[in-house]
Amino acid sequence: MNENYLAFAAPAKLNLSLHIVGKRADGYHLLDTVFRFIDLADTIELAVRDDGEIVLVNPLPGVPAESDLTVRAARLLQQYSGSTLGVNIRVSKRIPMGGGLGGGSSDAATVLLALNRLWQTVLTRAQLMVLGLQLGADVPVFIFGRNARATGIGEELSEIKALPAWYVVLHPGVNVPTAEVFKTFSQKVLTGQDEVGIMRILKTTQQQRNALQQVVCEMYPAVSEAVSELSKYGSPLMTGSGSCVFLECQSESQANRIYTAVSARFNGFVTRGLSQHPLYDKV
Ligand SMILES: C[C@@](CO)(OP(=O)(O)O)[C@H](O)COP(=O)(O)OP(=O)(O)OC[C@H]1O[C@@H](n2ccc(N)nc2=O)[C@H](O)[C@@H]1O
Ligand SMILES: Nc1ncnc2c1ncn2[C@@H]1O[C@H](COP(=O)(O)OP(=O)(O)O)[C@@H](O)[C@H]1O
Repeated sequence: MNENYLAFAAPAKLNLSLHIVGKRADGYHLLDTVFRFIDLADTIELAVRDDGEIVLVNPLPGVPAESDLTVRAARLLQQYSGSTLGVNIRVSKRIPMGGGLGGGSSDAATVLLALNRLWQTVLTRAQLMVLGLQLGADVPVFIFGRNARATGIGEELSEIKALPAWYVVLHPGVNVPTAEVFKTFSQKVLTGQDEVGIMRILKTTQQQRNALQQVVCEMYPAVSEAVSELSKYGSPLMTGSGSCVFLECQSESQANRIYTAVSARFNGFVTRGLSQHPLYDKV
């Protein structure tokens, strides 16, 4: 067996805005959102095996290996491509889980991108994005590799140019279940079905930069407290379905000053916005 591990980055994302414009008959919500990659990344190490086995060497606490998105991604690519190769996977987690930073989805995308090269399965980026969507609505953008506006459930992507920016990100210490947040949102905000079976959203939510933020703040007071704290310095926003809350800053020094002021009460970090995914052009 080849025990030579190769390391690949899996960056986090922020949703710079998140509007919900409808709900499909299958329960998935139609979004209009802007994704930005940030300079915080998990590391995925991969060592190809010739016996076809897919092995997660260090499962995450609370996540059975078979449910881990890295293992599911490898298995999906193996089934789709018919490759007889396997892989050992090691994951070094830095992205907080359930924080709306897309860590699991990014890990899955990095496994698809990297194994496509290591196993020489030669799928196109577009094919990998279609495969990735089976694992989660957030996966395609990490394969797309550019900061992007996303519609549909997150799979219709168009590149956006993002200006240099720094972000103070606070983690309110809660792990928010995405499905439950969408369900609560639906119950509170959706209107009746239209002629093609798509539920429409009350107009009032369109003025909010993140349509899910109010629901999450009501469910998790710690998120609301993080929003209030950062509101002293500007206009913060929750990312995705939460729980993390961020504030955009013009410079690293401004971001560090604000983080220093709030860090006695909140965990978090300062991070830079990326102009593209670190693996774009590399795998
Ligand atoms: C809300 C967003 C915004 O970027 O991010 P996160 O906060 O999770 O990072 C994403 O749309 C999340 O994408 P992802 O985390 O991949 O979600 P999935 O695993 O596909 O879906 C989990 C569950 O959330 C609900 N869901 C998800 C996406 C969507 N557009 N509509 C939904 O209703 C569904 O109930 C689904 O079963
Ligand atoms: N490799 C992985 N990294 C993180 N979470 C994973 C992974 N594989 C499966 N999961 C599951 O996905 C859930 C959501 O994880 P994550 O992507 O970090 O959050 P979010 O969807 O809020 O951005 C976790 O709570 C965990 O149960």
